[in-house]
Amino acid sequence: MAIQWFPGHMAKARREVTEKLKMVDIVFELVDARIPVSSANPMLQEIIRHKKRLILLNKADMADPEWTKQWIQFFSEKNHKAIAINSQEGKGLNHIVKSAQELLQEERERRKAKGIKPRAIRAMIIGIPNVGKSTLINRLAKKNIAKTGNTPGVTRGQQWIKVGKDLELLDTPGILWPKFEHEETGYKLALTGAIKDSLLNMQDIAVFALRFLQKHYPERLKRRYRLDAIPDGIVELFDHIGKMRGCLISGGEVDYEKTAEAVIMDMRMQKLGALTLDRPEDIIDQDP
Ligand SMILES: Nc1nc2c(ncn2[C@@H]2O[C@H](COP(=O)(O)OP(=O)(O)OP(=O)(O)O)[C@@H](O)[C@H]2O)c(=O)[nH]1
Repeated sequence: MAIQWFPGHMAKARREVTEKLKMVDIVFELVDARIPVSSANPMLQEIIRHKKRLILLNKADMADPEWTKQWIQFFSEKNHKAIAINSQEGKGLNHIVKSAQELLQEERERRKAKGIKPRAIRAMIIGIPNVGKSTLINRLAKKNIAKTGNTPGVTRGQQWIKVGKDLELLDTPGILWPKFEHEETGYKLALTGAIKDSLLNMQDIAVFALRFLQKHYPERLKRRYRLDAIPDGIVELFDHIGKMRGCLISGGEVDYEKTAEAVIMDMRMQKLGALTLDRPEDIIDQDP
């Protein structure tokens, strides 16, 4: 799905999410494990107010496992529960219900004390485009989609998915947009495939990617592009990669646009391995 950057769309999405939120006990915030903060929606906290939130670091298979651990720790220090999942292969999904139950423990006990019969937890998934919402819903749904029109407090016609006996999930996710305040966030969103290429300059994205690799994964950069040493200048690096990959214009000069595309594709296709682009130490003014 293409992101459309119109205030009208954003306001509508916000309204829809706010409306659906009334029906659930907890929000499953789906983020990309490679960019747990850049793929989060800045309005979410404000919209969900006092609702409980479980952060799901999806696509964990594509993220650096060491940094995924650090991110879980980082969120925990901020009093947020986060778990790593891979919706495509269904990994980690069995922890979702347990984590939700833990987060809602107090409410559940309060109800029990009042003599209210326990019921399944109601949840909805919220996330930015392409983060894997449908994949997760389909994984959890299997064949358990149930139409509930007559459950008290549940909007008529809304589809709920029964996940075991303890969880009911709204079948339509809430889509919210990523923040786009920092240039870096845009590059990271582009590199993980969350936004359309045409929104950004490919060479800028590739420069960001190469600089990032040079700083955080120099050995992988060298291995992928057969470099003995990483040149200081970005033009030299482009020249080397362009020649190696045959990204040339007639006359034999390096085609920088094609080279940029090759680097971006390599990152997306995991040719440089599983990597994490957001680092807790980079998060200064963004409160997750
Ligand atoms: N490697 C990997 N890919 C995943 C995972 N989850 C989803 N994907 C892929 O990510 C892409 C987007 O997934 P969707 O489920 O369509 O994402 P969405 O959030 O519903 O997207 P919108 O409909 O645009 O809002 C698809 O190609 C999925 O196969 C995962 O855990 N690991």
